[in-house]
Amino acid sequence: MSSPVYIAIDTPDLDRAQQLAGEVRHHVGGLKLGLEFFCANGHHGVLEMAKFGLPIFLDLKLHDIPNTVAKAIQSLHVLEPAILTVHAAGGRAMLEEAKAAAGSGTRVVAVTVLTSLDAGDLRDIGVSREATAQVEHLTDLAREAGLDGIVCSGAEVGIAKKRWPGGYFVVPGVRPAGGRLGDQKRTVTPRQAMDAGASVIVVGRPITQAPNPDQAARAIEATL
Ligand SMILES: O=c1ccn([C@@H]2O[C@H](COP(=O)(O)O)[C@@H](O)[C@H]2O)c(=O)[nH]1
Repeated sequence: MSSPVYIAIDTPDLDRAQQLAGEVRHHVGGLKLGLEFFCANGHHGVLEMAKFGLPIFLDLKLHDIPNTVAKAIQSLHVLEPAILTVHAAGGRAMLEEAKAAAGSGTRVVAVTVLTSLDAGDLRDIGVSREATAQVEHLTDLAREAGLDGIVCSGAEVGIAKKRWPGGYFVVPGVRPAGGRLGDQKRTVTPRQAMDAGASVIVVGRPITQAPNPDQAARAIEATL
């Protein structure tokens, strides 16, 4: 069975991205490429990374008017991503059009509340609900809009899964016990995320900034 760990390859440097993927390829289930990588390397970079033979998760967090998001997703068809993110806050029509525009092999998942935000940050952007209540609300919206799943923190995935048993749950912001949090605010361990119902977990810096990324990926795998 393939690993539920997707490595977040957050670098603009294609050589470094290929080096990392080469090191950890036998101990991760997929490669997550985000804005930093895509802005620097575009389609070419994604196609190069696809040569590792692992599923590609394009974490572009699209958020615009429905027509623009749909056209952007059509432009990504050639890359055949296994997973693609959009922001749930783009609204129902945007989510519906995003799903309709995606290829049949692509899971479209909606980012609910970024794992770097806490209750104070939510208040700053005009959201008075706690993170958990906001995730619940946006989980319902994503399900109703026909998406495949959501992105949320490990603190909410259990409750989100109860609302949507058939959903696909992507959990970033995971940290091995005692690991450095960086800018992440709602974190759990990889094991806690899986026990709570994550379909896949996303791990970036705990692997990519480790002195030995393959060893770090193996150590995480061993806890699952
Ligand atoms: O809510 C979210 C959505 C996406 N991410 C992405 O996951 C990785 C996490 O990297 P770490 O180094 O393990 O913190 C990163 O690519 C984010 O863009 C997220 O963290 N939270």
